[in-house]
Amino acid sequence: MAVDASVLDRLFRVVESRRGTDPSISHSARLLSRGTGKIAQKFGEEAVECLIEAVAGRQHELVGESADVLYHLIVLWVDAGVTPDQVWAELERREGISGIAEKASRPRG
Ligand SMILES: N=c1c2ncn([C@@H]3O[C@H](COP(=O)(O)OP(=O)(O)OP(=O)(O)O)[C@@H](O)[C@H]3O)c2ncn1[C@@H]1O[C@H](COP(=O)(O)O)[C@@H](O)[C@H]1O
Repeated sequence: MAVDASVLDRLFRVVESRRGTDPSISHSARLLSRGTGKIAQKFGEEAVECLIEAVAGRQHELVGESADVLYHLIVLWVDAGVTPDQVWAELERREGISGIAEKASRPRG
């Protein structure tokens, strides 16, 4: 089954709709009510769990941890007022630009 990036757009809308709702029934509402520092901490923890699974070569666990990272990144975007469209636009702007060429074109400081 193919799944495209629209699942992230839908998840963003759900998380956004949870802002200010009852934290006892929504994990997103609970996290958003705890503030930017806590949200950033949770994102960092999930990212570390993700890289541990990658380094250990545990593919199945890496899939689950990757989903956790994406969910917590979306909570971070909602908290910061960033929309998925802004991120998709930045990715599109970079399409076709090699990372090696981009780095070589940076002014030397
Ligand atoms: N994708 C997710 C998702 N991934 C992970 N999690 C939750 O993230 C939590 C992570 O657990 P942790 O113990 O690490 O975090 P914590 O409970 O904050 O622990 P502490 O920091 O307090 O120690 C778990 O409760 C997971 O269920 C998610 N919760 C929600 N979603 C999506 O968000 C939608 C809205 O969820 P609610 O906001 O809960 O309605 C859901 O329908 C899902 O699509």
